[in-house]
Amino acid sequence: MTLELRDVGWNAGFKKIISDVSLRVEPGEFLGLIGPNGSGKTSLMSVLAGIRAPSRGQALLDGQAMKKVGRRNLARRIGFVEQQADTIDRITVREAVALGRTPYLSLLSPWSEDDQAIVQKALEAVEMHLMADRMWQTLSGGEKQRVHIARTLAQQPDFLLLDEPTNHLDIHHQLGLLDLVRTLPVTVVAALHDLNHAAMFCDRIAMMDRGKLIAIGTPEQILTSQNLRDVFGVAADIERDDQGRCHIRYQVGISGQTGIKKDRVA
Ligand SMILES: Nc1ncnc2c1ncn2[C@@H]1O[C@H](COP(=O)(O)OP(=O)(O)OP(=O)(O)O)[C@@H](O)[C@H]1O
Repeated sequence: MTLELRDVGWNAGFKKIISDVSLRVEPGEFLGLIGPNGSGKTSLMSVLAGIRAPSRGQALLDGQAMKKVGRRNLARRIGFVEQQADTIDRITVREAVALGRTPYLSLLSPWSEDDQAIVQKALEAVEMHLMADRMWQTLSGGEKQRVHIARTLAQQPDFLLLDEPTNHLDIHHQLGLLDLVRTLPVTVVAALHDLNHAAMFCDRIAMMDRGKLIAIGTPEQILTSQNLRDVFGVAADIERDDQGRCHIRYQVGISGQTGIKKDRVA
């Protein structure tokens, strides 16, 4: 069970958005993807999910080019929760989550009690089971986000790709969600803006800057004061707890040390 990019680049028209990315997602790991706004995280996730074909290089699922895997198989293997996904369909929460079972349904394999149970379990996992009969359009941003995640859980993928999954969520549901996906028997790749969450939950962190993957390693290797200054333009001290896990303490208002780097404002 491997997901791999080899020398991947992706262009939007003539514009190079990501380049020279080589990355192997290890089975069972929680890989965090970090980087400033516009550094290419979403673009990279879309290539990993098989939604965008690389302009250069190869995207491989179990060693096979993704374009050869086929939509239905890809949907059984890879679940992708995109940013700001929405629907105008008039459906209930339960129906929205049931869409996750689509790749498994066919004339020979119609909707069953098993599908029903999987949907119920997914709703419970994100604490949305009590709102299962509500209409999608009436949900808050955070509730919609939890339903998206439940739909992807119902898909029972081997790889769970999450693009800023904690957007819109209150702190209880942010921590609950990251803890949940960490304990699931899946391989997770998540683009995260909260670097302390990345430190708490990720086995490894991949750091993007201006379309390139500039470093990959354990949280302790990647979340250094120097990387935070060079890549994010912020000053921070890194503290370590008894188990060696790091915690970032940002510095603000210290002359000459904080603020957005000038070349990022342009
Ligand atoms: N279809 C497109 N056409 C033109 N430019 C694009 C397209 N898609 C992405 N970009 C540009 O590519 C760069 C990377 O975008 P991407 O969404 O991958 O970054 P990101 O790291 O996910 O950003 P954020 O943290 O703000 O969500 C940005 O400058 C964006 O404007």
